[in-house]
Amino acid sequence: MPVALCAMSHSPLMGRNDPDQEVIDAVDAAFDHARRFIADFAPDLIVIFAPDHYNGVFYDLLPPFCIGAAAQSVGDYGTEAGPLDVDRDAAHTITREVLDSGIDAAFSERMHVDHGFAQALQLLVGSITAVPTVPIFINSVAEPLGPISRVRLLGEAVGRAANKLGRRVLFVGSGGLSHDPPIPQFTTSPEQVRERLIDGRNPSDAEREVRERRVIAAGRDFAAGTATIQPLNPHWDQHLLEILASGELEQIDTWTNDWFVEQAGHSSHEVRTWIAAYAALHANGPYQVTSSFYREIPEWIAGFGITTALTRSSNHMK
Ligand SMILES: O=C(O)CCc1cccc(O)c1O
Ligand SMILES: [Fe+2]
Repeated sequence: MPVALCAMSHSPLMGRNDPDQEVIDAVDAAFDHARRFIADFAPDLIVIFAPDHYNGVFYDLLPPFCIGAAAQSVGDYGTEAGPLDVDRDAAHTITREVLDSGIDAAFSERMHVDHGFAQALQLLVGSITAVPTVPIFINSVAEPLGPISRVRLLGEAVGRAANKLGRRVLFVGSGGLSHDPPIPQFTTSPEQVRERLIDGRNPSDAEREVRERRVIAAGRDFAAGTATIQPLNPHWDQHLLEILASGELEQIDTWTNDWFVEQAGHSSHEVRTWIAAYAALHANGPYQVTSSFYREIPEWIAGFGITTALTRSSNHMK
């Protein structure tokens, strides 16, 4: 069965701290294209790789990866809240293949997810329940992180599992590219922030509001050139997009986590979700990137990319 991919940046600052209309129009056109690509492909299952931003996964128990057989969206930044339409059988099949491959992913019967999952699903297919989904969390913010090669191997195992399912599977990666939004880090945070990073589920509306306003203000300052956060790195972003398009994903195995941060900011680890999605596609055969959009958008604190890809065999089978 054919498989396809859409990898995209997310940013909850979209619609809250907007760039020039010309940029918004270009992004809208790229999303329109991605939505048409997905509608043409007509997936009957979405496997989405996304990070969490201390809304669903915390330091009380922090897995590098987690596959959800059921999942709840927390509804941060006004994203859709409530249960995702998770395909439990597909989640079990994928988890078995991943574990059999020697990748020790965690497994959840009630995974809590945030805008990393919800915004992507809403933008690409309209809602968190539009298409049966298997959500796969990839830790991309909470250090320590394992080597990037493990992310590629996770993606490959998921890709093999998808192949066995015999369904029209769309792999989605949500996050990145270069960016450094003000997400607290455990080692440099004061005690009460640490407590929230350890066990911060179900914040009050007021607590959530304070956090979100801080990030929105950072976006404003960043666009005005007065923020202290790390600059975007469009050269690094383009380089990564070229490697992903080449299919030579092992090249990324040599990149250290420190180098990701130096080059492209702490949240550049979110490109783990793209690497996993591309590796999953790659496990189904040689592929071709069919569209690639990129803009640096400081207002959204994002090197903002949207790419679509198909395996070559999917191209014929359409
Ligand atoms: O509030 C947060 O925790 C971070 C929000 C956020 C902002 C810009 C780009 C992102 O990828 C992102 O997730
Ligand atoms: Fe993010």
